[in-house]
Amino acid sequence: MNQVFQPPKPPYAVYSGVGKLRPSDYWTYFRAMRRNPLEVWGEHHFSIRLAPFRFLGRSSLIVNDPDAIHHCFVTRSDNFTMNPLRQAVLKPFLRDGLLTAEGETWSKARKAVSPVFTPRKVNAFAPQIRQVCEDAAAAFEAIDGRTIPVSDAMVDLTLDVLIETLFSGDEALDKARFTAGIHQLLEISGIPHPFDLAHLPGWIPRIGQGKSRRVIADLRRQVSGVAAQRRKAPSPEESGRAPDFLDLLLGAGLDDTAVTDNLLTFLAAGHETTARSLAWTLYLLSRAPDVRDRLEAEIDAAALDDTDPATWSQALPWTEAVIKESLRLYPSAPMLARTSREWDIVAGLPVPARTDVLVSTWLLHRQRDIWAEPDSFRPERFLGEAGKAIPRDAYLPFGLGPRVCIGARFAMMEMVIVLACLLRRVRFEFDGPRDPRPVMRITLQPDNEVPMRVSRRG
Ligand code: HEM
Repeated sequence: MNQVFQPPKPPYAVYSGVGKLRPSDYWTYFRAMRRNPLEVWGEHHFSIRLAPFRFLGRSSLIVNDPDAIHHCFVTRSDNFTMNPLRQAVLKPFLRDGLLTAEGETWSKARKAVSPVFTPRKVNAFAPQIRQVCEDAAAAFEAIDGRTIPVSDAMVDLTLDVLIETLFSGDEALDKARFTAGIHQLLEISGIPHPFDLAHLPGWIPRIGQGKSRRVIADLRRQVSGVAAQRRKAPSPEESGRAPDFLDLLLGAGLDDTAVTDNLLTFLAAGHETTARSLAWTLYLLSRAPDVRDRLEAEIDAAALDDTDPATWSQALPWTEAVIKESLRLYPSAPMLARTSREWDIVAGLPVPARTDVLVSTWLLHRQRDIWAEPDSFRPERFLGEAGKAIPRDAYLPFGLGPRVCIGARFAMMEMVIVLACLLRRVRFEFDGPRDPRPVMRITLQPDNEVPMRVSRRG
């Protein structure tokens, strides 16, 4: 008999009661927001469709209803613009890159960058991704029997993939210095500053952000240096090499600042999200041996060796369903946040101007009346007729509307290639004293390193 695995959730913050908030409740809320914003949601939030609330004089609306989400993010996307708190966290680093640009600047950038992400261009990255993954699989085989922090290992692997596909091992890039900078940034960023949580204006200096500013400035210098060198170098056609993201952005006619903003944006948007999703997937697989056995059998039977890795998702439907289910349970981009420009009505509810509209994919993906066994790991829900019956806009790991993730195809392809290359050769078994719980930073991270024993498959 199959045992369906239900991974543990974080605890909920305990307030003084239902009704009017007391001063101590503000403190409880504030501390939970700093520690792990997922703790502010109670069990009832998984059942409600709309929840308006006010905090420190600001109106917010939690939207868990697919039609209402469609209204705000698609139909009236012009009225629901980027949320100031999200911008305060991301904009200092990404400036006018695609993720953080707004208005006219964003439309122009999206138009310029879209040709870089056509299916043909994305598929062309598959052999490079495969090479990085085969090297990683060999390195994992070599540490047979050892226990490693898998979350960190996936951060390293996806950073290698991105550095390869962004710069193709360009000698102008000091990879060790660049990698160290990204790691430093991962350690110090992602937690909203208390002043931003309290909605204080951006001109008030945020104490303690000097270090991240220095790291960011150094990363920007490195990336723009590589871009400047590349402008002078022979083009991919002239030198007969496959183009990387840097070539494609230079070819899209962006100026130097926009190239730097967008390369850093691809790194920020595409690195940790993919790494965390892979770590969660490996953890789930190790806790659900039936699912893992079926995935290994699918990969072993698929005779992938001489095939184009861009086609592996079609050859490996179970593997793809496992990734989708992992993104449902642990959406690595756990919050879509917008702010209304003017008064509107959302699902019958009046929404004043300057209201923060919050879609927590953590809540939406576990909505009690949308998903059967919402907290269980059941990849089969994404196969065949069951997959087709999932309501529109109930599953949004890559967002929706005009600002939907431009790298979704790249990310799905990459994750299938990573799992196929690694799990053909090694198995990862959870080996920690306590199962990881999700913590919401900018991404949904495990609260521990996810120790897993690596063993060579026979
Ligand atoms: C598992 C991996 C990934 C997840 C879960 C993910 C998720 C998302 C989500 C939810 C958004 C929309 C954010 C919003 O509406 O506020 C987004 C936007 C974006 N993503 Fe991804 N992403 C992933 C991988 C990637 C990759 C690999 C790249 C690039 C190489 C990328 C580049 C972007 C960019 C540039 C945007 C901004 C698009 C715009 O605003 O026009 N993402 N991503």
